[in-house]
Amino acid sequence: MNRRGLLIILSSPSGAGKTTLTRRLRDWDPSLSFSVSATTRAPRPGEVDGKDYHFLTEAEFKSRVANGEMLEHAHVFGNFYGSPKGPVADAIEAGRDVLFDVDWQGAQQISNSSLGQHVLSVFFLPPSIKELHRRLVSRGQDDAETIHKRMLKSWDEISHWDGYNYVLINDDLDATEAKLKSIVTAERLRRSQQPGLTDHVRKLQTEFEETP
Ligand SMILES: Nc1nc2c(ncn2[C@@H]2O[C@H](COP(=O)(O)OP(=O)(O)O)[C@@H](O)[C@H]2O)c(=O)[nH]1
Ligand SMILES: Nc1ncnc2c1ncn2[C@@H]1O[C@H](COP(=O)(O)OP(=O)(O)O)[C@@H](O)[C@H]1O
Repeated sequence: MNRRGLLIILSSPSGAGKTTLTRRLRDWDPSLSFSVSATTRAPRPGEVDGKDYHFLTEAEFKSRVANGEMLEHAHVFGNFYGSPKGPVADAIEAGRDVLFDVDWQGAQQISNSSLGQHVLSVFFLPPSIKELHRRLVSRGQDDAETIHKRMLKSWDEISHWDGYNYVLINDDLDATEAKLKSIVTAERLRRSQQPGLTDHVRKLQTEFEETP
């Protein structure tokens, strides 16, 4: 049976570790399809167009939205971000699980869409606001003003934590990675077993009723 793909959504405030954990999950399971987002944000040092993001102008982004090419989209930190529909549909059709790194607005839109039943959403919390700031600075990818803006918006993202299926405090990275892998493994098992269980219970009921 063509197991329909899980839509694994990872969110966190900027700097809490979702990109790192997304990368580790993909290393663990190369069969995972990663939804490469479109964005109007400028590339960071080392980011590759088409791999990390599809870097678009605002006009290009808005025309893709107008053409119905986005599964979801949001305005985050003064830029547009969105998940192109095509690759997601292809991956689901192929029965592959799809990994998303999106904000709470994206998670909400996908969960409320017709694909909602396939969503597994995980939110990462930083151990402290101080540590969140330290990580943003140590990452060395954003200038001081950008870091300040992201810290100001961190509560807006954190405040949506309880809309997720699972919430992990990303303190020790290896421990968080292990928990995330356990969650994905258990959810895959639960959803693959589900369809067969109803038939099995019905068989048991028939056998029970036929037992003298
Ligand atoms: N809704 C939505 N949010 C996205 C998408 N791609 C990235 N984001 C979010 O946009 C925010 C900024 O992402 P980014 O600029 O890469 O910064 P980072 O959070 O520091 O990695 C993060 O909260 C991402 O989860 C997307 O396709 N859709
Ligand atoms: N548990 C952790 N402990 C210490 N540093 C971490 C941890 N998780 C991620 N980091 C580091 O924090 C910085 C931000 O992580 P990143 O994955 O870019 O966050 P996000 O994608 O949520 O913005 C990176 O330098 C990353 O290596």
